Amino acid sequence: MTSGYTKAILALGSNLGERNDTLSTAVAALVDPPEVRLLGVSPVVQTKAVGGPEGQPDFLNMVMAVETTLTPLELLKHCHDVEQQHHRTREVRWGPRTLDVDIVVFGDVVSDDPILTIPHPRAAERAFVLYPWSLLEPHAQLNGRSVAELAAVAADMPDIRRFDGYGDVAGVPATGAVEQP
Ligand SMILES: Nc1ncnc2c1ncn2[C@@H]1O[C@H](COP(=O)(O)OP(=O)(O)OP(=O)(O)O)[C@@H](O)[C@H]1O
Ligand SMILES: Nc1nc2c(c(=O)[nH]1)N=C(CO)CN2
Repeated sequence: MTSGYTKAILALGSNLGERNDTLSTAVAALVDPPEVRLLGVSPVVQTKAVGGPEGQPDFLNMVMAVETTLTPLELLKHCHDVEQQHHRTREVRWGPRTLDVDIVVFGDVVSDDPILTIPHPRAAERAFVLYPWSLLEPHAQLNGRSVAELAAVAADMPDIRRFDGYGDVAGVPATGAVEQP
């Protein structure tokens, strides 16, 4: 890591609209400012919605590692700005969304501020965060525990699939990869 830069892990999710395009453009927007540099991205996984209203479309989830000279609150504002570029609305808690960007960890910062709680208070029980993170960084730790081991015991782990794209056999989308309106 370069002096003055702090490494952070961001978790991205989308379950409305063109989910994969949204993640692609969000990654680009998140590292667009010179203050944020890309270190790596995880594979994209397809996940069942955890919490919120019944019958939501499946999510695409991924994590990315960045290094930044922004403060944690500046990075949160930047994440919210990128969500807004994708017309993110907040109507129902854990409801469907075009784009969600959460800060999972920020260096070794620990904060219990409700505006920005770090590490993210629910990340350690969410396979939709832990599993892609473990694919990007197999030896990562969260709260002193192996991210891969936390993923393995998370309740939503059995519902996670590696995203297999949209398929291009005779233009027919692959099973489970059909875009939701
Ligand atoms: N680590 C964090 N990352 C992102 N937002 C956070 C974090 N800690 C606290 N927040 C606050 O949570 C608020 C609600 O965020 P958001 O609407 O994205 O919640 P959510 O994604 O529906 O649910 P969850 O917080 O369980 O992921 C944000 O406005 C932000 O101030
Ligand atoms: N599968 C999945 N479920 C969720 C997600 C998400 O990104 N993926 N985000 C939530 C709130 O951040 C609540 N539930």
